[in-house]
Amino acid sequence: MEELYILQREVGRGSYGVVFEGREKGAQGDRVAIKRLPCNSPECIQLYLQELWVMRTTSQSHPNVIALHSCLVQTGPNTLQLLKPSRLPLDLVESALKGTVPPGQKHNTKVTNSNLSLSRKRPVGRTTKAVPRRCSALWLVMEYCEGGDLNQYILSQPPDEERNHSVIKQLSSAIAFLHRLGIVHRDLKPDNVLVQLSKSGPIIKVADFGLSKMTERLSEGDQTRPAFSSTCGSDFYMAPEVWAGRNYTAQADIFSLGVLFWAVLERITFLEDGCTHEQLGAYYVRGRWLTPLGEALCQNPGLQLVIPMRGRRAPPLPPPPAPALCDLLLHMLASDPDARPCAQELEGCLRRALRQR
Ligand SMILES: Nc1ncnc2c1ncn2[C@@H]1O[C@H](COP(=O)(O)OP(=O)(O)OP(=O)(O)O)[C@@H](O)[C@H]1O
Repeated sequence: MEELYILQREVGRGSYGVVFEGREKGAQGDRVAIKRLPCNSPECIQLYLQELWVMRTTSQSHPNVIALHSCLVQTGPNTLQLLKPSRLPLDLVESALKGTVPPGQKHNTKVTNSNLSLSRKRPVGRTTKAVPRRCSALWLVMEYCEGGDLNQYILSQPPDEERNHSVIKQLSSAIAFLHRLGIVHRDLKPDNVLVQLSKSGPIIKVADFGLSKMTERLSEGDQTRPAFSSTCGSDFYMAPEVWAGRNYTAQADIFSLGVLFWAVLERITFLEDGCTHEQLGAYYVRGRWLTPLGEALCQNPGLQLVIPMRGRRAPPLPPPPAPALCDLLLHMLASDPDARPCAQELEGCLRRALRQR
């Protein structure tokens, strides 16, 4: 058995899997995050394959997109195989296509302190070729983000305008990169933005590509071509065209980014039903109710958003964004997707708006 990684502790759980902090084996072993995704339904397998595909495509080529180090396939209670970078586990692809669960799902490893190491069995002779792969879980090994997600990071410290500007610049650069590659994230929200801490400030990492889609590479102007129809995303960040159930394009990401930017710049938060921690996200106030911006604009495309936000919010608050930034936010949050800047334009617009402070 060759030990590859040491699992150290659980750092979080998502709807699908568990994430651990770990280390690469060896004296200088880098800190890594290891996400275990149990393959127990064709729907979730499809999401994992999408996530894996996108992470491989972007792998380590943009500082603000989470980097995948490797992927391991669990084929037995204690058996893991390193997946070659160009390969997908065929039984999982088949399962996603056929809508059936692959056999071999019974051995879901319960991770305890006694088996906190990820080893792979070396392939033995020629026999490995004949043994069919039965994948019960995928283990994604990626860079570790000690700053937590954007909610935890921003809301745990006093407002800081410089830091907020750095965060939104990095986010816009990440989305321009993804859209250039033809990747539309479709679930941009603070939980899916992770933070690494460095001496020079936060390094933002766009993560969680389970809902993302790959299209042909998008050049400028291509953003208007309707590409998707399935409603997906998270209520408070979803664009009006997604709320309306219309076909939509990569411009839906720009809307989500607009909600996120506005919330970061003005420290706007809300509490979702059943949740105990506040989340960054802008909204529209209707009486006593907070309505997601996309929903409000879907019902009334002529709605005039007021930026900076009026109304009392709990201090400490950052200074209101400069007029040029407010204009840019209004453009990003336009009801008409074609009226929003595309990701490539956004980077330039943001640089100019930040210069005009
Ligand atoms: N690379 C990482 N470094 C550090 N922590 C991480 C990393 N990836 C995920 N986490 C933490 O692990 C937790 C679960 O992450 P995961 O991506 O599985 O789920 P999620 O995004 O919270 O949920 P969902 O998939 O339901 O949207 C999150 O709280 C996240 O902060």
